[in-house]
Amino acid sequence: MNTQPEHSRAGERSGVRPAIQVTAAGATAEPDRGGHVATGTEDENSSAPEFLSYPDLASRALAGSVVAANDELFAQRENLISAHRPAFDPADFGHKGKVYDGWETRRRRDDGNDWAIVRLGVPGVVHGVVVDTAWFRGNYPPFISVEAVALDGYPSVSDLLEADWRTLVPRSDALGDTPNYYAVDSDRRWTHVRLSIYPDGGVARFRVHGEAVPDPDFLTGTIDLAAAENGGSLAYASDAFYSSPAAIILPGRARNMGEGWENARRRGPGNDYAIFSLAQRGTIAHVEVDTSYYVGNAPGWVRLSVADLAPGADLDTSPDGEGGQWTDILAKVAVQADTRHRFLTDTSVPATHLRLDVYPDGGLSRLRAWGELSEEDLTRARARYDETRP
Ligand SMILES: NC(=O)NC(NC(N)=O)C(=O)[O-]
Repeated sequence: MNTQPEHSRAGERSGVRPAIQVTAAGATAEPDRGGHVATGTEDENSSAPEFLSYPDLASRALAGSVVAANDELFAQRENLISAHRPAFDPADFGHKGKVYDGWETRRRRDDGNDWAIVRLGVPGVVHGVVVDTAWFRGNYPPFISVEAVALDGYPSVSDLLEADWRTLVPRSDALGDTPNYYAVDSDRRWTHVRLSIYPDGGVARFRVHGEAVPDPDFLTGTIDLAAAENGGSLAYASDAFYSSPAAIILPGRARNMGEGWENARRRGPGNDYAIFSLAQRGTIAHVEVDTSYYVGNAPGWVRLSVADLAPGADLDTSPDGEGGQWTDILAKVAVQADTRHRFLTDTSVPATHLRLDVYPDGGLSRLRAWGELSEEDLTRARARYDETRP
């Protein structure tokens, strides 16, 4: 089975903004334009909605989990949040029927409906959800709805079942074998999301795209300012042909090349680069540039620079970055293949954005930007957390 996270518009060669982040969903059997991942119906879709630019807060890759479902006879609920694209083997049958890479309930013989509850890996403001029914053709749910709740700590399933759920997506139509997109208009921060299907059926993936708003009590001391779990996100990528740079700020280490950022071989002038919006404004003291698993396709050199932008200011995404926004914190330096590098930064300046240049192209499995928030920036993070409280 392909295990490449669905974090990219695989196949895009030129500037990707906003880049599809931790996820995109959907699947067909054909190889995609990008090559080594199963193709996605969702990310092949040129009319894909803007909210896909936000990270998938439900993804297993960001530590989400499916904490409960009322039924999962045909296919296990945990498949809903797998990072990789849904697979399908027409010959694969098990003791209970056709094997699907998704969540599938039995045929109902009453008037009820089925549901599954997802704990988001990071609490956040949800801007849209994807209910991807890839491969579910005669057994998809014709209607869905989505609700959310915000609970402190680590609630049990019974706590969740008794909680006061708020509607994010009212009961709406869904189609089979396709990513179904639903924009969400909410400025509150949620910890859990419930997908209801009517009356029953199968869903391959459930993606919950939004702005991570982590607890600021854990943004103290030295933290990874780029990390998605702290609220970092991809702002721009020059090339996400095989996979998106959004992957390199995910938690933990990559387990193979498919879990990092891989661009196409550059045949023209210039170099590839990615720009990240930092979790919070902060000062980076040292960085980790991990080329693990990139053996024949690591960059020859990398360079890191930062920008300190006021809220709402335009980000310079130009290839040369010579608009005066960027300050080098790591001058162009040679890197080795399949190596976890650590570098002290040359300059300590407050930053809201981090730019990674790779020369001339090449992949990385992880990028870490260790630094600290000033008291003032921490106060701002606390204010954001408070203002999004449901
Ligand atoms: N061919 C099927 O998919 N049938 C059934 N589902 C599974 N998983 O076997 C069904 O009733 O939906």
